Amino acid sequence: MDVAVLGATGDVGRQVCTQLIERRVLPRASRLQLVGRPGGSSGRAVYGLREDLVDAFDEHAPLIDVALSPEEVVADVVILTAGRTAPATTGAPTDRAALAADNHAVFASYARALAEHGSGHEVVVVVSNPVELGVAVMARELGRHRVIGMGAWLDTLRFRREIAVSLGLRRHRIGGFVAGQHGADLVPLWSTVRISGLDPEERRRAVDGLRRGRSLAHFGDEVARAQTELLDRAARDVGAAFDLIDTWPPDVRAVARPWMTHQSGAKTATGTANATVDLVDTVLDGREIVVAGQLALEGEVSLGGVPLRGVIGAPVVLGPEGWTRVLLDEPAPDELARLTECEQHIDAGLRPWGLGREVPA
Ligand SMILES: NC(=O)c1ccc[n+]([C@@H]2O[C@H](COP(=O)([O-])OP(=O)(O)OC[C@H]3O[C@@H](n4cnc5c(N)ncnc54)[C@H](O)[C@@H]3O)[C@@H](O)[C@H]2O)c1
Repeated sequence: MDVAVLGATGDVGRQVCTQLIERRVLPRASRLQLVGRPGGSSGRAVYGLREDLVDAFDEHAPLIDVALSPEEVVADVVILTAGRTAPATTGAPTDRAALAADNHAVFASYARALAEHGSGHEVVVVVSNPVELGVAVMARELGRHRVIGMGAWLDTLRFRREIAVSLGLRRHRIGGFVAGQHGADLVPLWSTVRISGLDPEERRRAVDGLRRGRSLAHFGDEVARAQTELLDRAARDVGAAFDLIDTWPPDVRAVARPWMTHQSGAKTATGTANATVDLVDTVLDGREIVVAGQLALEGEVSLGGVPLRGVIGAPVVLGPEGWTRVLLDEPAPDELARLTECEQHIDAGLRPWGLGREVPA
């Protein structure tokens, strides 16, 4: 099985390549295609990146080659990490509309080329932001089931980790999913949380304790307040900003910690690549596994009786041919309300590109 990484020399792309090899997700006989763009600095750096990867992993590296145009991309799994990111400096705004304006052309160029020159079977994992726009653009050209955004899986891993930290456990003992929009508009599905070793009553008590009597009714305000407080604190002392995050409940931490990590200048490339490689591993593995991802839906699930048509993050079964079953059957009332709001935000972001739900595809 072959994998192509679009934007391979970027911070996330490079980490994805490294982890694909280091975690032995790609066997020696497979091929890793590093994709840059001609004329840009990545068009030169992809050649150097290939040498660096072989230098590090010669014993078990797959075949590594280079491509410099969308038409040359050939792979079973295509990972989209190309495009601009929000500035990684304290106080810099995360303007999703501006990011969309810059990255739409990148998404569209690869979507068109894959539709025209691809095998018709590639599975595309979208990492670049806005991940919902990337999914919508790719899904329109390639078919919905072959395209998954990894933001909801990354948010899910972050949510599980924060719950684990609060309970003094390791992350692998926590189940549960995050849905909605990637980033500050995520929807923590507390109703799906499972803690290994606890029966339902013990779990209910543990979750109630973690939630501190809050529902999701004011979650958006809590996140906005958290970001304001962090900016204020980080202007004086970034370490103190991270200490402040530790005092908040797990769902707020799941948004605030990566946000502050990006703002600190460190960015979140390692965690992002880890979640991405998880999804690639699942696709290449041949089995069907429940993950979470941004999906272009056409009424597979309903929110409050209204069939959902549009892109949203949700728990889903992922396998070798892409995603199949969406598992968003019985959200709690506060989850349903936030999912509905979030779905409207995503739709508003897609409308300028003719990808909103009132425009026939
Ligand atoms: N979904 C998530 O959870 C998540 C998390 C972190 C970052 N991201 C997103 O991933 C993307 C990459 O982030 P990064 O930190 O690696 O950015 P980066 O600036 O370090 O790298 C982006 C790379 O894309 C390349 N590029 C741009 N246009 C290209 C094109 N047409 N073809 C090939 N390469 C092209 C650039 O040369 C650069 O090497 C951003 O959109 C960022 O917002 C998503």
